[in-house]
Amino acid sequence: MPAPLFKRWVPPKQVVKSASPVDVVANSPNPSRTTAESTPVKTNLIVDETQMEPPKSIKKPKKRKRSAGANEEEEETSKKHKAIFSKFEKASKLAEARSQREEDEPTDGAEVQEAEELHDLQPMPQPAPVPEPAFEPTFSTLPTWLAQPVTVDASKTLPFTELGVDPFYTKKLEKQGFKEALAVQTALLPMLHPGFEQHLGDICVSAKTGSGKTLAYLLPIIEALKDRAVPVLSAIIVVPSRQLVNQALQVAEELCAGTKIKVGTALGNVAFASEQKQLVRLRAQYDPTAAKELHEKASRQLQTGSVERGGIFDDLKDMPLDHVPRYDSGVDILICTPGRLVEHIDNTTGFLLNAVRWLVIDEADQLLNQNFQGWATVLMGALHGETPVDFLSAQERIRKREGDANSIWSVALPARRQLTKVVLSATMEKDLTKLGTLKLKRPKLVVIQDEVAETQPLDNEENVFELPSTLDEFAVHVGDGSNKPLHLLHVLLNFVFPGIQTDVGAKEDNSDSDSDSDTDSSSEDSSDGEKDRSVADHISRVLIFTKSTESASRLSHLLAVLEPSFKPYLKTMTRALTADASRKLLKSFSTGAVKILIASDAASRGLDIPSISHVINYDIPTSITSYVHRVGRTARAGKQGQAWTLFTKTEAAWFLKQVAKGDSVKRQNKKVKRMEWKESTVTANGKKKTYRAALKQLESAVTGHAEAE
Ligand SMILES: Nc1ncnc2c1ncn2[C@@H]1O[C@H](COP(=O)(O)OP(=O)(O)OP(=O)(O)O)[C@@H](O)[C@H]1O
Repeated sequence: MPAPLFKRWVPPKQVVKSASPVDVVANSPNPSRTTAESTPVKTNLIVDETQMEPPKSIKKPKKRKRSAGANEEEEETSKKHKAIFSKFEKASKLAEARSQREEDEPTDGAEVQEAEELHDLQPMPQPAPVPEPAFEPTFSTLPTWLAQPVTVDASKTLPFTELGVDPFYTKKLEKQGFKEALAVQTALLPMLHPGFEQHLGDICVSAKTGSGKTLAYLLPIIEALKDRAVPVLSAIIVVPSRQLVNQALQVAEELCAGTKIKVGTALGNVAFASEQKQLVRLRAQYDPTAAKELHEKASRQLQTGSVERGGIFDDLKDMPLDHVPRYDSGVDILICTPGRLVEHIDNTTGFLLNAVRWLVIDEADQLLNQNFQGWATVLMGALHGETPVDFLSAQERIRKREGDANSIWSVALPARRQLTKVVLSATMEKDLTKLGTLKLKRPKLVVIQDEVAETQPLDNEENVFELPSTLDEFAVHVGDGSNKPLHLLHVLLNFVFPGIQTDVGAKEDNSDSDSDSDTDSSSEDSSDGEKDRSVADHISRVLIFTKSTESASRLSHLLAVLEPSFKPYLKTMTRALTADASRKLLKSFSTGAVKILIASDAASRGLDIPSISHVINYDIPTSITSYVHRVGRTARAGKQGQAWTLFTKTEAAWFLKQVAKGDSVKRQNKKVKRMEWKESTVTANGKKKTYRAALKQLESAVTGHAEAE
């Protein structure tokens, strides 16, 4: 029943003359509630003080005689009160009648339920949720050029002739076996060639490993410089390692053969002074006015003591009368590592970048992440900064003077150089802070991907990397990793060089009482009859990655002991190798004289050996990017390849979740295949014993070495 609107005031009927709590019959506000009236309710009655008898000790006030006027006043007051009371009683009766009516009125079910719910502890009924439309961002935190790249189908190929490539070069390419331009080349060549499709701005390229990026940027540059007679530094190609400098140099030299284009390198493999001589040629130019100015400047600097050692004033000393030093470039194209480039910018007098028309940054994500010596900032300063007047050619001086004076003659001068930056990687990151250091102008991002139709969300800032479609991936759980070399051996013997005549355990088969080696000998034993091939008979070539060059050396030693037939074909690429030695090693690996190459991550980027059939991650890579580059050493330019990864119990979660099943790595309808075999399989046939012996040998070799030191 709903509560009455207000509590009715009832005038006191009876006064109980007692100071202590007493039992009283409660006065019900509702006369109809007989039960309440008849039930005595024990309550503490607070008695009206005015109606209580005063204590005897307190004197009663003396009664005053009432006057006739006072009586009249009292009567009037009592009349007023009565009127108020009667009005009040009427209103109370009306309210009661109304509430009674409401009670008696029939109500439908819904109302009853509602009333019930109001008095219950059940949650209040809520309105049905309004369906929210799926969030489709209409904005992006990325700039348009990054959020909406130009996508090119990875399977798109075109004859080089259709791309406007000069027949001089198409013939060369055909000789190398390159019949058609690969997707990245079909996209980049028109953008870099002069013509309608040329992009007058900078270009970022994201294309899979082994997709032909090197030729894509070198060919248009070399074509444009074809008729060059006198070298002018026109293109700088920055790559992260010496090996990659040599690799790009090889491609460039093949293309430049038969032209006067000069390709130079700066990678620190020769003395700095001889590199300087290769890059900059000093000559004396007869120019009495310039010579006078320069001598005056030199004497002023001598007075203030601010003459630079090895600078232009040093060269001035050796000049004949009225001659000034002039610096010509020794190369048209410079391929270099960033560190050495910075050294030349800082220390090579006359090494000027004011004529550079192409700046290529290959493996850009790695270079920008490592930004050693602040190379990008130094390079941008040299590229975009003003060239000191003393180093300008006569033509450049006129242009500068006319330009400064805003002369009409400046329009008659040759146009300013157009600088184009080409930034490439297989794992291009959409990191604006890093890309910002390159000061890109009107940039365009070109993405070569398998499924062009698959549009990425507008605000997708995640970096997604694609693997070659010709790559097959395998993963092997190696328990706690204590027998990892034996697992590797198992992969090599069964999947890379299957059926070879193994040396291991043959002599010890029966004598070996090792508990680990007496079970499950299924895999190798079953193929014993077919073991008639040697490593040399196989065309397979395997690149094994370890976490460091030290572990590469250790593994190399262990493998040679575990499987002696591998020894003549097994080599390690360490940091200790000179540039020449590592070039020779890579050559023998590509010819097949070496079949197993063990290396650290240093070899994971850009290395192009088309004949690598297998990559094995002996030590798990430290990032998804590293995985993509490591496995990208195989399955290059449309060839088949396999990538194997050995992972331990502790590495399983990261590898399986992030690499094998994560969204950051795109595989075309392919999955990483889990390969499983028992631990006893890899330790069988005395291999465990041989492994222990190999470990002991390694230990004594290391200790001996340490003692010798
Ligand atoms: N048009 C072509 N046809 C056939 N093969 C080609 C063509 N262009 C390049 N190649 C070959 O493709 C292979 C990979 O090229 P390249 O080294 O330039 O790849 P990449 O994209 O730079 O790879 P990575 O990102 O791993 O450095 C090379 O062996 C190269 O000779």
